Amino acid sequence: MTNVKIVEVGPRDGLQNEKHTVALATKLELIERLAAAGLRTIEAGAFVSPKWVPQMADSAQVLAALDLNAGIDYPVLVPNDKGLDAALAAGVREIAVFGAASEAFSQKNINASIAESLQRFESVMKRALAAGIKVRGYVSCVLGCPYEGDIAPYKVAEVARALYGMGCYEISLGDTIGVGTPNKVTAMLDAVSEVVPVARLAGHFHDTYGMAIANIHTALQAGVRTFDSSVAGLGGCPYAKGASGNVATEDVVYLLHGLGYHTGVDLEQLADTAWFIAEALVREPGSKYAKARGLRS
Ligand SMILES: CC(C)(COP(=O)([O-])OP(=O)([O-])OC[C@H]1O[C@@H](n2cnc3c(N)ncnc32)[C@H](O)[C@@H]1OP(=O)([O-])[O-])[C@@H](O)C(=O)NCCC(=O)NCCSC(=O)C[C@@](C)(O)CC(=O)[O-]
Repeated sequence: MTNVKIVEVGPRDGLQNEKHTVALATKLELIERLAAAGLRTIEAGAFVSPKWVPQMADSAQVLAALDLNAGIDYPVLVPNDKGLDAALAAGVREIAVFGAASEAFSQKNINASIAESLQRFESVMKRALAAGIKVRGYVSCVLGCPYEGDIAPYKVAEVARALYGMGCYEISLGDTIGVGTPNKVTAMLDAVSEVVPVARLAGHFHDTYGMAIANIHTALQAGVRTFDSSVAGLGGCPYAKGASGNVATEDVVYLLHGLGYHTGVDLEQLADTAWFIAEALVREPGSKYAKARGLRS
């Protein structure tokens, strides 16, 4: 059976966009449960400005409580050298820099143009790689932007090529506001895979219009074998009213197992975890799978 890698981003991308800020102990129990369910890459936090994203302000405490030698990767987001200093002090082994294919989104998200952001990342990456830290690169707004609308595939390819050229081992392509549809996914992947090998690409789909599973299926057919997702479909997007979170990990695992792929994830334990975090956030899980299965104690 072919393997598909899942990068669980619920504790970071999910929780950064939830209305309720969860307690440190709840975050840690969430991460522990995700690891017990078989997830081997769990994005654990972000060393960004706490004024911009208060939900990630406890990232150093999260990292301090995790066993970083347990065979699980716990990447964190880093936007600049200051963030890298904090990540190095926390002992992280992997970071992710995050850029965008849209100028307007780049300004709103990290207060920098695309060119300025790439300059910042170059400095971060040189230091990180010299310290033996793996670096992943995100490109946001690959299928549309809340400010600029449609984004041309060549713009995504330009940013992806720059990040890959700096030494990112993988480029995660983010449909940040979940507006993509399968034909757009194909056109975007056609352009990006001309400059970055498809084996080095990951799909990161939000599910605002219910298209994420269809888009993942399309990306699988194009050869992508790594996908980001959030347990319980946690999250939203502060820049797009009504936007929902990442595609739910349970729904992705259900799709992948149904197609005969191996993920290493125990779907029942994952669904229990979805209910655990949904209850902590006083809401239902955002996944079809967890809702259809129901809460089991
Ligand atoms: C990048 C900055 C910091 C620029 O923000 P800025 O205001 O331009 O930064 P600055 O360098 O002028 O510094 C201003 C203040 O921030 C502090 N500061 C500066 N850097 C840091 C840092 N690393 N950690 C902690 N503090 C920091 C700095 O020390 C100073 O503090 P003050 O003197 O005012 O007290 C800011 O815009 C920021 O933190 N943005 C992060 C936004 C963010 O996290 N967005 C969500 C993640 S991206 C995403 O979710 C998309 C993704 C990845 O999932 C894929 C997809 O779906 O598309």
